[in-house]
Amino acid sequence: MSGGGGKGSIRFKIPNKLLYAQVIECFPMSSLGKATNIFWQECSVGKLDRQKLLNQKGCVVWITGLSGSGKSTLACTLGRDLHGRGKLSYILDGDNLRHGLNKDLGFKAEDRAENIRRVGEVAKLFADSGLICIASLISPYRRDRDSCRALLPESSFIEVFMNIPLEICEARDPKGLYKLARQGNIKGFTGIDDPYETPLNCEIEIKPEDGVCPPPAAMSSQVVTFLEERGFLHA
Ligand SMILES: Nc1ncnc2c1ncn2[C@@H]1O[C@H](COP(=O)(O)OS(=O)(=O)O)[C@@H](OP(=O)(O)O)[C@H]1O
Ligand SMILES: Nc1ncnc2c1ncn2[C@@H]1O[C@H](COP(=O)(O)OP(=O)(O)O)[C@@H](O)[C@H]1O
Repeated sequence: MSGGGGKGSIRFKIPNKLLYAQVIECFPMSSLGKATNIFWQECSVGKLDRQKLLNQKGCVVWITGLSGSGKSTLACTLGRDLHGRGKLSYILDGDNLRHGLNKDLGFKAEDRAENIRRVGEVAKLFADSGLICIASLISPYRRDRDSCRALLPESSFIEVFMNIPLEICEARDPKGLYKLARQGNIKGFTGIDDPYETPLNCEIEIKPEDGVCPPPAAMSSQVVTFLEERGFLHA
């Protein structure tokens, strides 16, 4: 076998079948295709131990709603309120994750589905670590949200629906994206020319009363009360 090749590449010349077999033996199961022969590794410190240490129960608070509906505002306020109570949480924000983990994804339905799938898997790991994971993403498709719910143990996926009318979200327009979408400069913008499927089985709904949106502290308190009542704030 000899190495060589053009700029930036390595080429291998395999002179006979025997040598080829030796190469395969040295590098069995290439990483091409899906992984096989993988095993689950158990460790002696488990979820219950971690929860005891933290005096809380791991769960996922999944905040869904239109752009501008207040997802990030609720996530941050909730994170701060939990911190104030000595509870450990971590925020997975759609916009932020699209700068790293999900920077290869766009806004086609398949890309949004993959975005939600990845975040759902990460959220599951955070919940298993004992943390209160706060995921705030538009997550417009019911099927994608339900798939994330199915990853979590019974009742530890808490779906929060920001039921804020499009007109309010559009009037807020803090990033100017609705304006661009209305002008046709962003295609496939949720609520304008892309769908948002409202939840059918959410645990918490945040909505305006008499046309007035609850302030951030009230939205957060609604979630904290739920977590308290369901026993997530104690081991
Ligand atoms: N076409 C289109 N549709 C919707 N949103 C768009 C789009 N293009 C960019 N943005 C910005 O991306 C943020 C939403 O990212 P998410 O990862 O939460 O979206 S999704 O759950 O995959 O649908 C969203 O952030 P939020 O405003 O915080 O919701 C927007 O800032
Ligand atoms: N409960 C609320 N009442 C009034 N304004 C709010 C409320 N929640 C969020 N906002 C404002 O609306 C805008 C969009 O909120 P944001 O949390 O960024 O929404 P999202 O993350 O869903 O896009 C921001 O300017 C924010 O300050």
